[in-house]
Amino acid sequence: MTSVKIVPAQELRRFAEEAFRACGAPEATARTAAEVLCYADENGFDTHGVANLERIYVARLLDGRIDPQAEFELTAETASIAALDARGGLGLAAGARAMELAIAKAAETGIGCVAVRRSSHFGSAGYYTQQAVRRGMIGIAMTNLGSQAIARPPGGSAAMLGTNPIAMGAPGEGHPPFQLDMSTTVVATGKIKAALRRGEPIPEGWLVDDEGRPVTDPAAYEEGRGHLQLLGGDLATGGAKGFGLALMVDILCGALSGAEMGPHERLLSPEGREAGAEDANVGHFFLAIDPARFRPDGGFEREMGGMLGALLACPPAREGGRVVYPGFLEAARASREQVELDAALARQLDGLAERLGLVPPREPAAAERG
Ligand SMILES: NC(=O)c1ccc[n+]([C@@H]2O[C@H](COP(=O)([O-])OP(=O)(O)OC[C@H]3O[C@@H](n4cnc5c(N)ncnc54)[C@H](O)[C@@H]3O)[C@@H](O)[C@H]2O)c1
Ligand SMILES: O=C(O)C[C@H](O)C(=O)O
Repeated sequence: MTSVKIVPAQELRRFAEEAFRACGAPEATARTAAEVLCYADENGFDTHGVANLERIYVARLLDGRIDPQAEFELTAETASIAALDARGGLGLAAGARAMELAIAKAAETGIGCVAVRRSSHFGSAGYYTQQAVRRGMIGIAMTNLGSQAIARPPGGSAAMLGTNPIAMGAPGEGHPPFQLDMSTTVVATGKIKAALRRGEPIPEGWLVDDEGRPVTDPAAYEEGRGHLQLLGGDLATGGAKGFGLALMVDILCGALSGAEMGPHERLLSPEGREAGAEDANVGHFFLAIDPARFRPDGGFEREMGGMLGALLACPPAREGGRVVYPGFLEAARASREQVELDAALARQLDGLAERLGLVPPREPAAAERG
């Protein structure tokens, strides 16, 4: 990434919060949404941070597809589970609220599980798992994207699933937490869009055409000539496992909550795809587990710490290399508290600031002057 603008993390959050407010979100909702969105930039998941502010959130808040003032409603609740209806509101805020609820239930009973329906794009799944990790708990978070159909089942010629991400976080003594945060497709769409912006081909294995042949032209994705591959790709290379994981996400986020599910027969025809508006009635799934209830002697964190330390000590295959585990690099980045915006993104945010009448994200010296 060519870095042309470095902004303090706080300044980026200030801008995002003001943008959500300018689109009608109440103060608390805007603050939470900005924090969740910018978590992605602060942790190196730049495909899911402010790069989506205008394209996904501002666009849908302003055209009515997302209701900035939606009041979330609990539709079922026991000591350890809850179902939340986000009533068409911001997934970024609904997700944070749902995980808070799961954590509160886990603090009481050892486990808390919350399924959410009628939500919208919730950004990086890892934000929610670190909510649990900060309280010493294990967190799991997933989302589907309603009836989005951009990934093909291995061996099929039609796209029927979304990028269905899964995140899991767990604390470990003496080391940054384990934080797995991944789409169940080989890549998230943001990486294809970035290659298109840079005018570069994409590697074989990301997209295939209707006959399953590799596609390396990133434009093919938006033009409907390339379907995303699920993790593992073809059946011969383990594709059934990525397929199964993506379906697991649809089952827990869709069928369990009452949200839309990707795999749907009507998606097999262009008219059917048109009728099933993607990214409407998005579902999420959150789980918080308190390890202290299983092992009151602190054994979980101790053994996690031992495992993470052992992995870091693994001798590298190549000189100068290093083995790290999911979450390690993000923790190192987050402590820098500064975010790098590439030229195209900085320009995009300047344009959005002008459109909404806001001060764009400022570089450190200007931000300090206020
Ligand atoms: N809201 C949505 O609908 C949606 C859909 C898809 C993806 N996403 C989000 O997109 C973001 C990016 O997803 P992605 O699949 O492109 O992630 P990615 O490929 O960048 O990273 C996936 C995982 O690999 C780990 N990792 C990366 N380099 C590593 C290394 N050298 N050693 C060990 N582990 C390493 C990361 O810690 C991460 O847990 C995530 O935050 C995800 O939640 C959201
Ligand atoms: O961008 C999308 O529509 C889906 C998801 O957030 C992704 O990047 O794959």
